[in-house]
Amino acid sequence: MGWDYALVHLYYNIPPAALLTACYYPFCTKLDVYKILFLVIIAVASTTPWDSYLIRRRIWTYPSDAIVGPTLFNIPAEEIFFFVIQTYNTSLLYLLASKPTFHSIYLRGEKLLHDGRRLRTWRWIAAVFLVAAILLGAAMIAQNGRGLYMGLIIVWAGPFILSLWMLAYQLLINLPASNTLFPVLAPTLYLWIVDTIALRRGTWVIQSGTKLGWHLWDGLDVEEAFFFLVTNTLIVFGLVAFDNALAILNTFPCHFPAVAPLPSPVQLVKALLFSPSHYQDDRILGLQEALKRLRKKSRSFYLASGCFEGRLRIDLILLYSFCRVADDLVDNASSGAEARQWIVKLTEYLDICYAKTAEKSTSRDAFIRSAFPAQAQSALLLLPTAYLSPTPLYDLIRGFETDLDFSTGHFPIADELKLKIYGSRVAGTVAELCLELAFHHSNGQNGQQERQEIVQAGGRMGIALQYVNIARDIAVDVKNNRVYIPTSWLDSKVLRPEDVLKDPSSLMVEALRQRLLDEAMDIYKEAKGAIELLPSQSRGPMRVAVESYVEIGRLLRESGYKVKAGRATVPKRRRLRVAWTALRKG
Ligand SMILES: CC(C)=CCC/C(C)=C/CC/C(C)=C/CC/C(C)=C/[C@@H]1[C@@H](COP(=O)(O)OP(=O)(O)O)[C@]1(C)CC/C=C(\C)CC/C=C(\C)CCC=C(C)C
Repeated sequence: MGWDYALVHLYYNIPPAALLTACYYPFCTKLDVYKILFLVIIAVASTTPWDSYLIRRRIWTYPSDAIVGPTLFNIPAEEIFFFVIQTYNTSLLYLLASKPTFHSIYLRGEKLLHDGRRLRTWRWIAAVFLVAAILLGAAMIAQNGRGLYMGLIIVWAGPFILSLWMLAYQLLINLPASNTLFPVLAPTLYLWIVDTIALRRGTWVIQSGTKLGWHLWDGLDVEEAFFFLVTNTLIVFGLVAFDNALAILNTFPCHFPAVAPLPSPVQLVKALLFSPSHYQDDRILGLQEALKRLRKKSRSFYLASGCFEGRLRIDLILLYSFCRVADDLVDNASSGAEARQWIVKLTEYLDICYAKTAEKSTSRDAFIRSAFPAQAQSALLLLPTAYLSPTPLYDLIRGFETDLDFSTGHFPIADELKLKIYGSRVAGTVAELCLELAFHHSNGQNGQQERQEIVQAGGRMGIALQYVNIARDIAVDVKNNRVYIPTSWLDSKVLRPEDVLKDPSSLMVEALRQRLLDEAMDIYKEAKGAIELLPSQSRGPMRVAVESYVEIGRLLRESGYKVKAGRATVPKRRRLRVAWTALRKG
């Protein structure tokens, strides 16, 4: 009996596990735990018979003074623990690296011709290569000589890798390298170093007659190096396949109407076997456009969107895209008359969406295509109006009408009440819509009364965020001849809106900015408690959405903040810290 192998875990495998757990635990969801457990069970179940065979054939051995003693099918307990901890560590690294990834946009249907064809070509090239490798591995085993250990690794891992590749090739090819290569290579390199130390110490020994005798570097047999590369590849391929299945289930509600929060292995496999010829390419393209819009226009909500999961995340991104497109159509119009036309068209669009006629979907699509510019169409086509109520959407459009008043040379925000009404229309409504989506995707965890209370608090939170938005954008709004600071507040400083237009950075305007922020913070503090009543899966992410926007307000109260395109911006690290802290509170 000895402690050598156990100490390898204590010194080299447990510390990274602890570090990764500490980094990831605020982001960790039930689905993540399910994924890790799933992978750990498969890893232990698939490796145990193979490893047991290797030990019984004495291809590798463990000196009795290096292990504690208990074994399972001849495998030391420490080795079983290694299967678990390696899977755990690599999985956590993958989950951390892929947290912001929106997997739906990496799917490709067969109508996306060029991309689809490229992917299918690579799928078959890699498949032929893998089959050839497996045959070579079988030949090495048959020779029963120096290639035996390498052959056994290839023949054991090859079929798993081949199957996962055939099922999840789309994401494996399309995902960024930070989601695939990085979580394979980083732990592989680390384990190569640990393995070199263990082999040099004699914690485990590889028989010389069944290995090639080649070394990657002094003390590291090529088989060992290959083993760690292959096992990390298996773990990451397994996780990508899981995410690929989830993306298919979540992206196409018309093919998969109900998806369990923790889909069964059968449902996951069915999704992976679902033919790409049935994918809705327009939806995939629309989601790509929506995400691009979100990433470009709002750092705060982009970050927050990564904390939501599944269909709620998809719908929030689509909602953002609709709000952004509608706001931009009105804001970027070349004249007041054109802006008014967009408001009429947006209202007509809502009329059609909420009309109670059977042929509404065809007339809606035809109307969108004829009335709106090409780049705005997908946002309107994909808005999930089936489960969003019309009132907040109509109110949002009414809120944009207030902005039009500025084009008449009039300053519509006469007093604080007008500001509140404006905030409620352009942002309180957005909060209500976000909350409707959260309720819709959470299987009725809140009663009717509680929902109403949450929506009211959400409406107030929307107003608080709008105040932050106005406080941030005083100088930007001035460029469009807009002053949202209530005229009554300006009166108290003996200022007129025209004075703000002339000098938006005067000390008096700065004082009013701080007053607006004070109001925002008061409303925020009063409303934020309601977030804790939300369904569990949206509570933390909603906190992130709110906190990352409120952080802009906190930044505006400090001196020397960074300004980009005339707007104060929260540095990336600080935004990440805010998100991490907001999630940890849950
Ligand atoms: C996570 C995620 C993807 C969320 C999506 C949120 C969403 C749908 C936002 C829509 C934003 C938008 C473009 C609205 C049009 C009107 C407008 C401009 C509103 C202002 C937003 C600022 O967005 P952005 O920075 O992109 O715009 P500018 O570049 O400044 O033009 C607003 C400040 C409103 C934002 C308000 C909310 C998102 C509501 C937040 C409240 C909740 C989520 C409810 C919290 C719950 C409780 C119970 C308190």
